[in-house]
Amino acid sequence: MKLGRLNHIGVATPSIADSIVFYREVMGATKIHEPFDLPEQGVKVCFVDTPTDTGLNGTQIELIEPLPGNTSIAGFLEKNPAGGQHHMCYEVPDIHAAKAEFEAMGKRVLGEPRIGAHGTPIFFVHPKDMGGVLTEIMETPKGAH
Ligand SMILES: CC[C@@H](C(=O)O)C(=O)SCCNC(=O)CCNC(=O)[C@H](O)C(C)(C)COP(=O)(O)OP(=O)(O)OC[C@H]1O[C@@H](n2cnc3c(N)ncnc32)[C@H](O)[C@@H]1OP(=O)(O)O
Ligand SMILES: [Co+2]
Repeated sequence: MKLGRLNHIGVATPSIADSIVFYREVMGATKIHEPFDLPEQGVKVCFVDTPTDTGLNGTQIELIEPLPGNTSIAGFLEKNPAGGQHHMCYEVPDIHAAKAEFEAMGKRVLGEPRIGAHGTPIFFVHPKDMGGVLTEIMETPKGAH
């Protein structure tokens, strides 16, 4: 496995609206995307861009709020009512090759690759196999960077 670009850090929140105020007023974020629902993943999502000196896309903060019926984020928020860092997402060139590599190393891949918030396939690797960090792997969008 070759470490890829850190695409985003997932932050679970009980209120994306409140988190937007926090990132704008406390963290000085100037580019906050419009929130949208991703029912297939059971979440509402909002991306906050971090600036770069290069003009290339920087790592994003991915705010995630559970939609009704979601159990994984809702369970996380039960343990962490104010929200908190939930996952880290790295890019790979080939999602199926990456899945095979993690599985060959004995890591628990959580389900099959599915389309994530950037429109490319993603999968998750269990935090207990990843030093305590829930790890998302996503295929780099075509033409990105
Ligand atoms: C927006 C779309 C997409 C994108 O394109 O970017 C996303 O990011 S969607 C993000 C939300 N989706 C997911 O998280 C899917 C993958 N997650 C899961 O399958 C589960 O949440 C889980 C990781 C398997 C956890 O299982 P769950 O049943 O929900 O919770 P438990 O309480 O049983 O947890 C077991 C164990 O793991 C620890 N844990 C749970 N979540 C995390 C976490 N985010 N980071 C680190 N550790 C985590 C939990 O504390 C338990 O440990 P013990 O208490 O020691 O047993
Ligand atoms: Co994510």
